[in-house]
Amino acid sequence: MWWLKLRRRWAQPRRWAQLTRGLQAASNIPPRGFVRYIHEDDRFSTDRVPEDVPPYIPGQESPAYVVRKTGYDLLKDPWCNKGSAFPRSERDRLGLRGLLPPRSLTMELQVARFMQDYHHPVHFIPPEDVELGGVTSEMARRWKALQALHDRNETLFYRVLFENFTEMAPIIYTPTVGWVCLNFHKLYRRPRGMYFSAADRGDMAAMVYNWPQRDVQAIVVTDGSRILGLGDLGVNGLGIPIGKLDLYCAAAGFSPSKVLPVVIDVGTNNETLRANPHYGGLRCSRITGPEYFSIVDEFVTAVMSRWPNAILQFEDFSIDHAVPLLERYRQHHLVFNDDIQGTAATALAGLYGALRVMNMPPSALTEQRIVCVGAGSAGMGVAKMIAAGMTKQGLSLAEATKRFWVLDYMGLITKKRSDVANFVKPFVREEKQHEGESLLSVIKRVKPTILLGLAGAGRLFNKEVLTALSEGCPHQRPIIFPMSNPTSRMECTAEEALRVTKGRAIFASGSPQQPVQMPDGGTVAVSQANNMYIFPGIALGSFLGQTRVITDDMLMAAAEALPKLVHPEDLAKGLVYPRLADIRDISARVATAVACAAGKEGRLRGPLLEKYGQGPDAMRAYIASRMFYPEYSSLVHVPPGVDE
Ligand SMILES: NC(=O)C1=CN([C@@H]2O[C@H](COP(=O)(O)OP(=O)(O)OC[C@H]3O[C@@H](n4cnc5c(N)ncnc54)[C@H](O)[C@@H]3O)[C@@H](O)[C@H]2O)C=CC1
Ligand SMILES: CC(=O)C(=O)O
Ligand SMILES: [Mg+2]
Repeated sequence: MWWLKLRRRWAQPRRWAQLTRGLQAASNIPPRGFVRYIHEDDRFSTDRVPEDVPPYIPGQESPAYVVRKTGYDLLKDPWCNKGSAFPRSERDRLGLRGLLPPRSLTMELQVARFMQDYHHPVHFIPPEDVELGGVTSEMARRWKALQALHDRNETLFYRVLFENFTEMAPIIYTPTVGWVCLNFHKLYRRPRGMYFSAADRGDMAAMVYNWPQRDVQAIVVTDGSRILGLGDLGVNGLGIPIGKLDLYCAAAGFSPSKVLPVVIDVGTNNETLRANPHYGGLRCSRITGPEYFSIVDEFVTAVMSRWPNAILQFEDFSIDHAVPLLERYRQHHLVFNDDIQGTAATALAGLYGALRVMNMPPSALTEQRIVCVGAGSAGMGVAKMIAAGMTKQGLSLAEATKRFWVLDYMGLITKKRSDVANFVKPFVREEKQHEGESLLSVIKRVKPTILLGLAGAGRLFNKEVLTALSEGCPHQRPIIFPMSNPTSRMECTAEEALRVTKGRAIFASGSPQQPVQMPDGGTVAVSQANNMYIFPGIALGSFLGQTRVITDDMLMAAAEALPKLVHPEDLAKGLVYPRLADIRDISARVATAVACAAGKEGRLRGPLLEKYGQGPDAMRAYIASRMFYPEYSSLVHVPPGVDE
């Protein structure tokens, strides 16, 4: 029926948005609240100013103009752009909703922000902060230089990043990205990504059409509530999805035009930030409970309805929401939580790598005693995955969980506690008399072989702790993974771990560390235990395979694939992860493992399903062929030889 087709066609919010904007532009009727409209071309040519436009007098209300550009095009036009000062009425009518931080700033504030940076550059970090933050003025300056390149020429930015990945990962990602998020309100220059706020309820399905790309393949979303180990940073947390998606493009070959960083703004409990006049998010405390979930539901429905095939990565959500959100969507949508699942696969891969360093088989995992400091989303995700690894090696789940001692900010978690979260329960210790025991005491009593740090609370692995660990572990090299980020939140540095254990430690940290000079004159290289080894490959394999969901077996396949990629000569040096310079090959191989596991479960669709029948090599070749490589493409048709 023709009318049914028509109704379906216009039932989409995008069509309505187009229709209303089209009618408005065509009729040239000033919407209410606007002073007057003239054509944008007339703004600076006095001879073309219509007679009814009064001369401009400073301080008086200036005339309004009709602009033909909308959305991103408008924001990129220096004549018309007002950045974060666009008022709500203009954001509504010009397709800008979601493209700017939710709060409109005044021009006076914009001037003040510029002048502040002009006189005291944001990237100047006082030397006393350097040691704590692990980010130097030079790293911040480099970040700014890379962002400026990203804004001018995306293809060149990614080519530079590809060719210098090892050097630049600490600049676009941890630890520098932590400093970026802390200072996002001062650094904000150009829009990147989308903002969905509590004030947008009811409009999100239409707002997604303000994003200029029809085809989005990957979305990374945060609500800014737990940014690295830096806590609640509100909309400033958008720096993390931006950094993660830079890795999607550089490491996994997603096309930069097909990724979307997002922050959901439900307020912030960070009062200092809220009080800052330059802060761009809602100035209210965080919404929680059913209202919070309904906002996230609306966002997920909106993005999934416009981009039904996209993969959605949840990033840096605080523990109260991270687990419930994952459980809410993972059965029906192509989603994963990087902090819970990506980190877990990374840690297990690192432990398999450490066993390889000691010439031990994977089954030796079952003999390890593991102390995990931090019982949050990352810590418990890691513990659950290692326990799953132990069950694959023959232990029962009950036996596996007995090999863990988990501590949170109150110390060892035992059955004495009544208010333990469900995801911690399997790891609660029976020995009630040791409730709340300190880390040092647990280490002396338990004599662990593996010490994991996922508390985000700084230097918890002090000299006494490291000495006790080393002394209690004489028959095997102690494995020490302080995985918290950024550098200021790490549990110990590589130098501290290696010096105290006299070079015996097998060490890997969440943020990068320089090689350590040992007293004997030797240099020890150190690994980085960061989920960047895993999440790009998980996303790539599941997106290309259109697996609809991401299962535990797919994550396990990623964890098992990674340690096989460590070069034998690097194992000899005690390195447990592969070389970052090989990140594209690593991501392609992790993606292949993920897709193979999905194939075994009958979840593959599309061309990868066809390749599945031909084996892993054919699958990897297909995956590699689909990875973006930054090269200039022709923008006009030019006959061969003309430009030579
Ligand atoms: N290396 C990597 O790839 C990743 C690292 N992380 C890092 O892990 C850290 C924790 O992240 P989440 O688990 O998501 O945070 P979370 O907030 O969910 O959990 C933190 C846990 O640490 C505990 N804790 C806090 N202070 C403590 C103290 N003084 N002693 C012992 N325990 C303490 C808390 O009680 C809580 O159980 C962050 O720093 C984050 O950057 C997270 C994901 C990936
Ligand atoms: C690496 C990461 O995802 C984190 O620290 O939260
Ligand atoms: Mg994270």
